Amino acid sequence: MNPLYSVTEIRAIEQAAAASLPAGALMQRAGQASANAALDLLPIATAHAKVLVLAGPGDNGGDALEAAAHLSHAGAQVTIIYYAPQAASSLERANALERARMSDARFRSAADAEIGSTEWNLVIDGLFGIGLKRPLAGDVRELVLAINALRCQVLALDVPSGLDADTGAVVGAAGGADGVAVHASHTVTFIGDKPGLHTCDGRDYAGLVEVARLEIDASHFAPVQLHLNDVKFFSRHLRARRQNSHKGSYGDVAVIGGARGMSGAPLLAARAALNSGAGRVYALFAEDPLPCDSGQPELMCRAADGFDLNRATLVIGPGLGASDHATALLTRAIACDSALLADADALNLLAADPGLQSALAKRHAAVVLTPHPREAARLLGVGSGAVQADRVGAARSLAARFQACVVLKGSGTVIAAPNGDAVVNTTGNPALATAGTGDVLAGLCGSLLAQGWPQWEAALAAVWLHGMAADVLVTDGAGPIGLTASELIPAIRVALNRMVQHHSH
Ligand SMILES: NC(=O)C1=CN([C@@H]2O[C@H](COP(=O)(O)OP(=O)(O)OC[C@H]3O[C@@H](n4cnc5c(N)ncnc54)[C@H](OP(=O)(O)O)[C@@H]3O)[C@@H](O)[C@H]2O)[C@H](O)CC1
Ligand SMILES: [K+]
Repeated sequence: MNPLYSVTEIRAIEQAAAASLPAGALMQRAGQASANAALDLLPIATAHAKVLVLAGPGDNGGDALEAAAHLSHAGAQVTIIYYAPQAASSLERANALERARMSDARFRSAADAEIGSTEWNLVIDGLFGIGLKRPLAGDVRELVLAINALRCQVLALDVPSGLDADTGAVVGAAGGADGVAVHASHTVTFIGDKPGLHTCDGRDYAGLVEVARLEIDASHFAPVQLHLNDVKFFSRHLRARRQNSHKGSYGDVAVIGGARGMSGAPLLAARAALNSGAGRVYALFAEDPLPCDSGQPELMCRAADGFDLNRATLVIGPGLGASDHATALLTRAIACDSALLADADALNLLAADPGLQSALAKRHAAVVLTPHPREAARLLGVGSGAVQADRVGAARSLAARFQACVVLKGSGTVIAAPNGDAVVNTTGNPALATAGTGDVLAGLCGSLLAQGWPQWEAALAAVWLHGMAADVLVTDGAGPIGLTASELIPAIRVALNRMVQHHSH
């Protein structure tokens, strides 16, 4: 089910597979897979197709040279820019170079290839793959900038050059700030999928990803703890409702937040919880409780003080503020036996209070934390850059430290479990980068917990649905610019019901 492999794991599979294959077999297979992926992107009449192939000094370049030869034999007009400061340093690379030279492909320097003045049908990026070791600099940086200025499709081989295959960060001297990477519209990645293609900058640079296993035997693929999110992971909880049921069958959620002047956040979370199927939802205010939410009168608005927190699944944090009263409420919430989701201000209070941290880690009932990178950074005591530089690692360390399920939000949200299992989410888009969407996610996840979903599946499904709802709204033209968190709520309800209908017979 959609495993994601680290560079180290890929190297091990590569080595094991190559041991029982003729020298160069994997490179030739990668070249063939690259050519096939390229042909899928070219006009039917390849004879008039203009393809620019960038070949680097290593095996990624070898793959590109093999692909160039295949495409030339398929009739495409192929131009190769071979960026190899020194001669091909392995037999398989030399053979790939020879095959390219024997074809009708033309070798050109970057200066003579007329990059900006040719109507290319496709550029193939075979500069660097998993062997990237440092930021792109000098003339290869200039070459990548020239490629990124083109309007045609770009097929990256294995990894867009300049992107870290493990973390999805653009490799740059100052944490990616000045790094460059190839903006690919498509990536064909070899042997196994890689987390860096789906999180951090990965989704922006890799485009549509396909995996070419290179016919490597399944026995070489050790089980991994990192996967792409998939409905299959939680579909068994998508159950149709029994006729003989009542609101008590679907659990109670209590959203705790709403410090003075911040009553919108808990209402968004509470509305999301109600519209995702919780039987009863309370909006508990730290201060000045609203008498009622006129936009959703079904919600029961109360003062947080005096409410028995053991009687509902808790979602604490939306608009909670940082007062001593807020800390007292968080302390009570951690001490009770209900399932608990902590978001937003609750995470900041947690970051500042080691006593609360150890109390949280000792909890027996379910705990889900939903930090964005800055909140995660505070909890880890590092900068946001360090979190973004290794999102999977950051989510895993928080999950282990707090013995909780952690949802590290952002492009390619990462969900991590205390045992090291982690999932990179595939749905969602920049429409979610607007106020209140985090509150909606917290309410949605709390609602699934209240309805009896285990914490792991509740987090996977909530993140998936939250992103899917945004994707559907953007497809309908309601975003990404200007989509509001409130609009997500009915869209989540539709997506959830559609999934239940599809999976429950
Ligand atoms: N090995 C196999 O069986 C297969 C490999 N596959 C393909 O191979 C690449 C990985 O190949 P590798 O040679 O390890 O690394 P790269 O091709 O990614 O990098 C090549 C060399 O580039 C130099 N380098 C690294 N970063 C930079 C940079 N920023 N600027 C300039 N040069 C750079 C580096 O050499 P140095 O000595 O200069 O450091 C690298 O050695 C993999 O991605 C696949 O495409 C296929 O899976 C087929 C089977
Ligand atoms: K590449």
